[in-house]
Amino acid sequence: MNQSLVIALDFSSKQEVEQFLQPFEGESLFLKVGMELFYKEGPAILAYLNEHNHRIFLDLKLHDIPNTVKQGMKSLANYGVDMVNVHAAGGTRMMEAAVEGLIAGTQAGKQRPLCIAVTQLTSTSQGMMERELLIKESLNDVVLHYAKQADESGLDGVVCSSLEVPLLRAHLRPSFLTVTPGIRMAEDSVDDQVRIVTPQQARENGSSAIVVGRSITKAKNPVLAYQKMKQQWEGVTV
Ligand SMILES: O=c1ccn([C@@H]2O[C@H](COP(=O)(O)O)[C@@H](O)[C@H]2O)c(=O)[nH]1
Repeated sequence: MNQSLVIALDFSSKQEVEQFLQPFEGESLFLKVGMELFYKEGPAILAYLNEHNHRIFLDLKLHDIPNTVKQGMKSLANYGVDMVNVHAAGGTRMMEAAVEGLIAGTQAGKQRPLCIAVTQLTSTSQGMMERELLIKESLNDVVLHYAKQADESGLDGVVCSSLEVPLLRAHLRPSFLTVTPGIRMAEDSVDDQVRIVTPQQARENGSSAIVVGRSITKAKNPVLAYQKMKQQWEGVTV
């Protein structure tokens, strides 16, 4: 997982995914399947990506009462994905239940998928959090609080902005995963993201993995965009 670049497959059909992956033929990638693709194509899309030897982050962000999340995770554990997630705002009992469900649903002798918790979405600003969510603490404090609760609940890490990673590194065990979307090259459009960094900043901040969608998927040359991102993320000088 460490130093992975995860490509967000935010497409509406398997056909679009096939078209996108075609020029990467033969390369094993770490791919994120989110709501748009999974709700359209269902588990078949995961089987397809598995057949092509890709690693999968299934980003469905479960957030419900503990029993419902537990049973949902029990089903997701069967899909051969590497990582799943929940919203930390569901609370510690819900996060514990997520891990229980994954363990219950994983076949004997196999490793359960990693489970991480979304702290605050990277599209959330301090102002929006205060006005709309009525959370008055600083974004850093909220992210740290949720991350500590995720750790205490037996999760493997969190989703946060890389901006918060140095703070989390100072307070949590070194193996605790920080998976960070909101990644843009300096010249890229920000879109709906708020807490963004470049791949180089993410590396310097100590992110475990970066998640990149539109900067690659909407690029004129996605393979080139991926390679540039990867080089900056890995600190390769060209
Ligand atoms: O806080 C979060 C949690 C998840 N995401 C997801 O990551 C990608 C980012 O896509 P971009 O096109 O690079 O903005 C997308 O699938 C989100 O659902 C996030 O951005 N922030």
